[in-house]
Amino acid sequence: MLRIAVPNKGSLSGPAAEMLHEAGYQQRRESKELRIVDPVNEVEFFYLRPRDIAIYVASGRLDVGITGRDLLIDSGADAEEILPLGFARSTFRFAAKPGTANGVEDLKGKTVATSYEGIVAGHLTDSGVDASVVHLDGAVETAIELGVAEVIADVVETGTSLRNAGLEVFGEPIMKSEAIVIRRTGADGEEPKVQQFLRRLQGVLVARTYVMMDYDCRVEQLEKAVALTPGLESPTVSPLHNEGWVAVRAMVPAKEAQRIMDDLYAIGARAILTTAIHACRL
Ligand SMILES: Nc1ncnc2c1ncn2[C@@H]1O[C@H](COP(=O)(O)OP(=O)(O)OP(=O)(O)O)[C@@H](O)[C@H]1O
Ligand SMILES: O=P(O)(O)OC[C@H]1O[C@H](OP(=O)(O)OP(=O)(O)O)[C@H](O)[C@@H]1O
Ligand SMILES: [Mg+2]
Repeated sequence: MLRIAVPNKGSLSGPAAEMLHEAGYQQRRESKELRIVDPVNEVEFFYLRPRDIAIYVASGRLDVGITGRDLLIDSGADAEEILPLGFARSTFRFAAKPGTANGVEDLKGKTVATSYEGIVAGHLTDSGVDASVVHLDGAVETAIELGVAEVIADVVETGTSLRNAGLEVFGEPIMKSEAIVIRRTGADGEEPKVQQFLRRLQGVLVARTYVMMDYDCRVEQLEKAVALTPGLESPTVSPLHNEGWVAVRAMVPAKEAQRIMDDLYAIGARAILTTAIHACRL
C-alpha cells in the first residue's frame, strides 16, 4: 500500500485534498481525521502538519508527501521535489519599514524575525551577511511594530499583510514556492505505485490547464489551422462528409482558447467548440 503524507491544515490543505479527490482518491470526511485508507486504490493517507511532512518522508516511513517547496527547503530534510502542483504559489521575501534596508547586504548586525529560520539562515550565510534570526510561529508582520526585530522574512502572496503592517519588501526574492510532491532523496524513482500516483496528479494538472478544441475547416486552410492548434502530439484530422472539409481535434491551453478560436474563425474555420477535460493520462 502506498503511504502518502497530506497537509492537515493551512493554505495547502484544502487545495491538496481537492486535487487528490479529482485524481480519484478517497479523502477524509472530517478535518480531525489523521489517517484514512483508500482500499480501492491501495493508498493510505496520513494528514500531518505541513511543516512535518518533509521529515516523515525523509525518514522513509511514508513514500511520498505533498508540501510547500519553502517548507521542504526550510526543513533541511533529506527529501526531494518530484512534481510541482501549481497551487499555494508564493514568494519568500525580506520586508521592513520603508528606508530600513535596500538589500540583504544592509542586514549586517540587524535582527530578522521569521517562521522559516532554515531558509533565512541559509540565505544569510550564502550572502556572507552576519545577522541574527528570531524564530516566530506566525503573524511575523507584527514583530517589527513590537520591537522584536527590524526586519522580517515571510511568505508573500498578494502583499496585503505587509501593506496592512506598513511594511515594504526589499532586495531580491529569496525563493519562489508552490505546493510540490516530495519523496526521500534517492528513493526508487521507478516504483510503479509512485509512478501511478504521479501520473494521476499530472492528469489533473493537464485537465486543469488544457481544453479540448474541435472545429471544421477547408482542406486548403488545414496547415494554417493546425499551426494554431498543434496539440500535444499532433491534432486528429478526420474527413467530413462534405468533400473539401475536415474536422480537427486538439488540446489547447485553456488560457489561450478564446484567442485561438478568434484566429481560427479568421482563417475560415467554423463550428469551433471547446470542452473541458475531466481527466487525462498523457
Ligand atoms: N497567503 C498564502 N498564499 C499562498 N501560499 C501560502 C500563503 N500562506 C502560506 N502559504 C504557503 O503555505 C505553506 C505553509 O503552510 P502552513 O500550513 O504551515 O502555513 P499557512 O498556510 O500559513 O497556515 P497557518 O499559518 O494558518 O498554519 C507554505 O508552502 C507557504 O508558502
Ligand atoms: O501576501 P498575502 O496575500 O497577505 O499573504 C501572505 C501572508 O499569508 C500568510 O499568513 P497566514 O495568514 O497564514 O498567517 P501566519 O503568519 O500566522 O502564518 C503568510 O505568513 C503571510 O503573512
Ligand atoms: Mg501561515
